[in-house]
Amino acid sequence: MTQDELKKAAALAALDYIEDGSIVGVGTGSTVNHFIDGLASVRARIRGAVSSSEASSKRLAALGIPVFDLNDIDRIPVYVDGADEIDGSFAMIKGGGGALTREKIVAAVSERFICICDASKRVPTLGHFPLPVEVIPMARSHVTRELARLGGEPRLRAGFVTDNGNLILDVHGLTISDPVDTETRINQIVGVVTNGLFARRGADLLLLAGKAGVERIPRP
Ligand SMILES: O=C[C@H](O)[C@H](O)[C@H](O)COP(=O)(O)O
Repeated sequence: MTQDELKKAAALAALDYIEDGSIVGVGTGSTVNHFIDGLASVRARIRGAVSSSEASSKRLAALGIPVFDLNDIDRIPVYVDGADEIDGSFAMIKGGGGALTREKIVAAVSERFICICDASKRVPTLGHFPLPVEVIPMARSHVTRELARLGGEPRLRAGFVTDNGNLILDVHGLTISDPVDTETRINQIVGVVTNGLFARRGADLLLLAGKAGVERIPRP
């Protein structure tokens, strides 16, 4: 199976966890795109979706799935999203597509975070994938210096602007021995909107697609 077929298998497995009549939290990325396509097949069963990016909103709307403003919604039973890396405690690096801030907001409101991944995303320690950090443009140089002081090598994602009008610094070479601590420290840098570590609010269930099928692994 190709990596994309594995992504699709994980994504379609997530349909089993959708509550009838509910609003579904929808993440962003190539794995989630398969989930959105699958969601279209059960759209009569759901009220609609809350989305974490303009790209996902557009795809949902094109398939006739109503997209709600998060401010008008008080309950999201399930949030489905991919990850760039996920470790044994279900802490993740996300934001490879730059949607980390909205993803973190929708995840914070949701009762259950279901992570959909192909097996290559499972890692013993986070940090091989560069950590995305969303930054207010006027703070770019300041935040770059502060991230370097933490031991990383921040690189501006050239030509990229987030849905919120901000920049992304991708931090290479960071040692992440304590993901909750690193997430907290980076978020304390003035000018940082948020960072792509999802450790304080990690995944609750991992749907991991490999050659042998989709493993359904609850958070340890
Ligand atoms: O900003 C993007 C998201 O965090 C994605 O969920 C993450 O980058 C994984 O994307 P993909 O499913 O394309 O590998």
